[in-house]
Amino acid sequence: MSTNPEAGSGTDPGPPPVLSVRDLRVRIGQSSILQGVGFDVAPTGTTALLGRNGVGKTTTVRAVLGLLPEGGEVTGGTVRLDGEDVTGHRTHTVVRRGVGYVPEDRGVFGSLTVAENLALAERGSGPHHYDLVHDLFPELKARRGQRAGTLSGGQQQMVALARALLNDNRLVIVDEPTKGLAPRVVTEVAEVLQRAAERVPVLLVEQNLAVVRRLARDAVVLDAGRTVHTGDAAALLADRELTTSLLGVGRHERAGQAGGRPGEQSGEQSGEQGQREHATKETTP
Ligand SMILES: Nc1ncnc2c1ncn2[C@@H]1O[C@H](COP(=O)(O)OP(=O)(O)OP(=O)(O)O)[C@@H](O)[C@H]1O
Repeated sequence: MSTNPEAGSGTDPGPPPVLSVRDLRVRIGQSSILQGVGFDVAPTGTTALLGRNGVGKTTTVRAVLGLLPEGGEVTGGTVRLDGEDVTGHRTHTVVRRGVGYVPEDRGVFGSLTVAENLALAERGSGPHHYDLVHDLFPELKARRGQRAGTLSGGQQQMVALARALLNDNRLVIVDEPTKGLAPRVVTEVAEVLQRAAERVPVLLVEQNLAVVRRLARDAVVLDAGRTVHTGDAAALLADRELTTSLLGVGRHERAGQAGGRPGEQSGEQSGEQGQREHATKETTP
């Protein structure tokens, strides 16, 4: 387990990372939001980007994607995709280089059918991997004529992931896919993500540690706009002291004290570790 955020995901150099972020700094308006974010995403499997609410996870992925809000700018550091410097590049350039993005709100068009949602996601002249998408999510083929807005949360997440997998992506970034979902749907989404990660590396922003435990091999933890830990996800989650200090797990704070979002999580908690906390949580995947 690494305590050096700049060291990447472990000591074994292994295959080169698909995404490499170093000392990334972002300002939005007058505020310094990121002050030194660094991590690698391995070319296979799932890397989880973790941290309490408001530490800069979404800002990090949006900076990688050139999607910072108005008044936001990258003020330092580098972002490399397969070794190529894409720091501060515009979104269409980054996307064209093979990055799929599933935003927190999923970005699915509710009034359009499943087939239309997929058709709209087709990038350039292809190839477009309909075979892969239908192989991974046969349900979407069966429901291709159904309006996406009438699908369950889990099915909509399938559409969102399918949109990202349809194109030749080297990396898919998924932001809080289980947020606000009932435990049954969380399980469904975790299965979908697991299937997706067998085909393309995934950078997953996730606060549900049961989902992280199930899916992620590597973990990156941010705190106050900086990387404070990188390493093996299972080892991090097995270390009560670290999860308490880095993620707030196990602290019996009153709702809101940890910057949490009480009431956001629907359904019961699994209590996998017999814990209830607010910023980072355990819900049955
Ligand atoms: N458009 C913006 N203008 C000003 N500040 C912003 C803006 N977007 C985000 N921030 C601030 O940047 C910080 C990091 O936010 P960000 O959404 O990246 O955190 P996060 O770790 O993804 O949190 P969450 O888990 O709540 O989504 C927060 O303090 C937030 O208030």
